[in-house]
Amino acid sequence: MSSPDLNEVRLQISQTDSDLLKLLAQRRALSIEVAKSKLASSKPIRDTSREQQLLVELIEQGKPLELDSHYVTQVFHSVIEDSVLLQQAYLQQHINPETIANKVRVAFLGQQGSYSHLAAHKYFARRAEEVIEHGCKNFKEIIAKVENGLADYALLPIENTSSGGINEVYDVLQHTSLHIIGELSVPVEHCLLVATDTTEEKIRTIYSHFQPIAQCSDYLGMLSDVTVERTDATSHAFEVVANMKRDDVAAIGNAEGGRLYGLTPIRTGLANQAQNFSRFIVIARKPVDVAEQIPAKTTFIMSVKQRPGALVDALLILKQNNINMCKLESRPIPGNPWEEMFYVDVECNVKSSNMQLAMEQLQDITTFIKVLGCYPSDDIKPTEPELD
Ligand SMILES: O=C(O)C(=O)C[C@]1(C(=O)O)C=C[C@@H](O)C=C1
Repeated sequence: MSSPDLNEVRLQISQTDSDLLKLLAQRRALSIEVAKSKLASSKPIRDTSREQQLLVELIEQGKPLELDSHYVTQVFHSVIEDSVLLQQAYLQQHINPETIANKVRVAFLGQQGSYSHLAAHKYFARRAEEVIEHGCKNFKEIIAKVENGLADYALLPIENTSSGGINEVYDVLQHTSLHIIGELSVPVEHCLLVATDTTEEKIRTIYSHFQPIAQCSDYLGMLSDVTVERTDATSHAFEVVANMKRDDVAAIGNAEGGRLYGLTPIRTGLANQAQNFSRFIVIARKPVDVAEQIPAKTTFIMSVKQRPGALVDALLILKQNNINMCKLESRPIPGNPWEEMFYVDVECNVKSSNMQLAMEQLQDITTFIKVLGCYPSDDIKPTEPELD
């Protein structure tokens, strides 16, 4: 039997892949039609029973095609997640028409290839035609760019599943007049990247930003005779390693970003946690309204009186108003030793009646309270198909 011609098969694969792309684009266009219908009917974007029904049907249809149910589920989870986020973005632009733009100027940490750069592109891919990049050296510069009108939006990493909350960002949020208008979580896959044909054993200096260094502390702790050098951003580490072209230096960062600098990964999965995610917030000069059909989050900061139970009383107000708190962080208040500013994320639209009432009640028992923003939740939990 003659074996298939590799080039011929590859041509067919490429053709099939481009057919898949066309079908995906067709499905996305249908998602927008669904969003238009839901805008008119005020139905919620998410319909988990429809998702459930779709997944069960697709798994059934996949069986005679020898497509494994886990594979089908995985592919369609990502298709449906994209559909939900696309519809949310459509609705958001509809109720905030001033945010519709062909071009947006976005400030972020680092340059091309940094995690923030990749996150900025991911976030704005659904909202604008073109992103005009404003790479910055630090968080203060990022905030100043938007405050002074030199950029429309900024992206800031706020927390990571391995290293926790990013204190510097919490601190700049205390003093800014900007508002949180969005969030997104991105998987952060740290790799060891090199510029030459070298091996891990030869590496003596590793460059990276403070955050990846913290998130890969277990791996770095196992290395002996290796110096770790901090850079302003991972993109800066890529630049340094690419320029040095030495076989004893490496950068830690994202493989896709490193490729932009001609670097190749020689080891992957360096983070302490196998599931390493970073959550970013998107900030702008004006707050946005969140459509009722979209699950919203509100972030506010507050300080409470220095008396026993003051924080508990504040949290009880949330409970009494049936508001679910999904995050609580505290940071020192500069100039007020031992006083704390609390950062609270709740799963609630700031315009809802229970949230309005809770804010009124909180005003009475806090020494300071300010809403940093209300925005669509990016937490699209996948629906698991219930199979017999
Ligand atoms: O059918 C709908 O209501 C849609 O919004 C479309 C869709 C999908 O992409 O299939 C997306 C979100 C819903 O949770 C269910 C299904």
